[in-house]
Amino acid sequence: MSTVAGPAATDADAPARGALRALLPALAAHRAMTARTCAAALLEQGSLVALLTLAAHTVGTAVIEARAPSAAAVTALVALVVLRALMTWREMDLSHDLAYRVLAALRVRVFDGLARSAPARVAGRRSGDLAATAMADVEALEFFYAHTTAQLLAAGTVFTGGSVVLATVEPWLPAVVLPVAALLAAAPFADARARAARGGRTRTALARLSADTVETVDGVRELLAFGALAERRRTLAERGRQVGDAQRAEATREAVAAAVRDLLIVAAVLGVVAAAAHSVTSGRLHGAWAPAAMALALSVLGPVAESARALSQAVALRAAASRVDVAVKAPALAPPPAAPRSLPPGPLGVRLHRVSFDYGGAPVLDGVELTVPPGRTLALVGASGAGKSTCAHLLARFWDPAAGAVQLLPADGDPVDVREVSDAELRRAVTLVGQDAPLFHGTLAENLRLAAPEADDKALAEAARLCGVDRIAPMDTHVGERGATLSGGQRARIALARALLVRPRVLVLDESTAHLDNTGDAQLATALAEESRTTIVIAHRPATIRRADRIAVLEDGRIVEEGTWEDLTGRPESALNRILTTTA
Ligand SMILES: Nc1ncnc2c1ncn2[C@@H]1O[C@H](COP(=O)(O)OP(=O)(O)OP(=O)(O)O)[C@@H](O)[C@H]1O
Repeated sequence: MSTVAGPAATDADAPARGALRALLPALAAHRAMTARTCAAALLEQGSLVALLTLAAHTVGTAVIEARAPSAAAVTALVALVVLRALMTWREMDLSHDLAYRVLAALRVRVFDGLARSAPARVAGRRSGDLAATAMADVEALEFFYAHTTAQLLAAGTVFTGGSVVLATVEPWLPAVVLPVAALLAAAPFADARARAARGGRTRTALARLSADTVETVDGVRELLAFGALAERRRTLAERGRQVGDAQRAEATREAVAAAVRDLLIVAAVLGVVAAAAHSVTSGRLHGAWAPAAMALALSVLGPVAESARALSQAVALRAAASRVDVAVKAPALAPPPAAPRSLPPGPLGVRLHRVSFDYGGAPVLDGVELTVPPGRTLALVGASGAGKSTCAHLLARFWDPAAGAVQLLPADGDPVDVREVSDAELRRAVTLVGQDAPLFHGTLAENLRLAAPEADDKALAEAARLCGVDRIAPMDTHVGERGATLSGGQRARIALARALLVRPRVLVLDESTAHLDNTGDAQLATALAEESRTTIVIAHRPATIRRADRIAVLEDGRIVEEGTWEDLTGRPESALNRILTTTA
């Protein structure tokens, strides 16, 4: 029996009804191109209708009246063939160009949404799932932008125009064609909910396959080490099967819908033939015009049938549209201030003032009170899971506390709440180096410049020298994806050098030197020490903790003791001693 959860119905499977409509405003930025695409679609569809009608009329006249086609008719036919060919190319070219431009902008908006809501959103979802939204879901919408909007408008116009002409020739013909067109147009909406839900199941299954694949690639070494690759292979095979099942369910229903559309067209052909025959025998329509009238009646139905097929497919994309819409409209977790305050120059201390925080469950921080004066170093110590990294993330304003305030303390002047500072100014003032600060595909120099693109070669060389990066490899060395070609300690040195390039006034080091040996840790501490910089070090290693001016111990969501190394280790019953003993 399979242990892999299948693509059961979820919220994503029941996408919002207006999800496709929400995609339309993206076209507003490309109004001229949208108009050109509509015009090309109109000419493409209109030229085919005119071509078929004229060809049928030419043949009808030749057969019934036994006369050769006029030079004007032949010229017009050739011109229509050329126009149709040109417009087919032009319409495809324009509609795809338009779609790719819209998708390129949409991808940026999805990433903007992720950035706005990161890291909570990223932490709460699997990276493969996010990648599926950013890539596969956006990609799927190509069909909507390239094959539905302009074509639907053109089909409506061509059908209306053709019906008006038909009505003047023989009112019975539009009376046959109109109900068929109405049924064709209504068909995609008849089971829109079920169709959207089937599309949703496919998107969910694809996202799960993507999430599992990304996780497998990321963790392939651990899977190998634990001999868990075979099980993982089974999981991926099961995920693939679920995608196949979901896609097959869609294809089966689409085949039924296509058969219904064909039946309607056949009924229309029979109806049109019967109506035309009746009109000719009753003397209302000249025999030579009958083929042209029938060709016109049936050819205006062609774009309607094609639009119905496109609409069916588009409805199935509602889930993709929903997922993209949610990503694009993701709210900012740390909203920018309405009227940002400037930070005064000079050293900055930090203060967590009665800070409480939770991730949606039990409180992680419960009234934390902590002050680090400008230029001092504080070691934040606590058991695993005590909330140290959470404090670091609040300082970097990845999110805001539920209660209390995170403040920056100028040497002179009032404290400044980080919520009042613009994002750009806060990033320049406070730099966080995380536990596993990732490196990016590129050279050593590119990775260092990530934080300060404007840094000159001298500053780069100085930061590299201070952190021992110059001893790792030349600056133009490629580090591989996520710094795969480097050791953990080397990656840590690069992450620290990158932070130093920003010249932050507050530096938060969250287990940043844990991968280094004791000598490396001590060397880096000396390199990082700068009188005017305030440093908060989160560490488990006694030697690292000891170097700090003061130590604060976090326990049960509060600071339970604070003092110097000598103070705290001098008391046998201190929380610090307890932690050092348990982690030794
Ligand atoms: N994104 C998140 N969503 C939900 N819970 C989280 C999240 N991040 C952390 N937590 C929880 O919050 C608590 C504090 O985590 P935090 O990472 O701050 O601890 P820590 O003291 O830094 O631990 P460690 O020393 O092991 O790094 C833990 O119970 C953890 O499970």
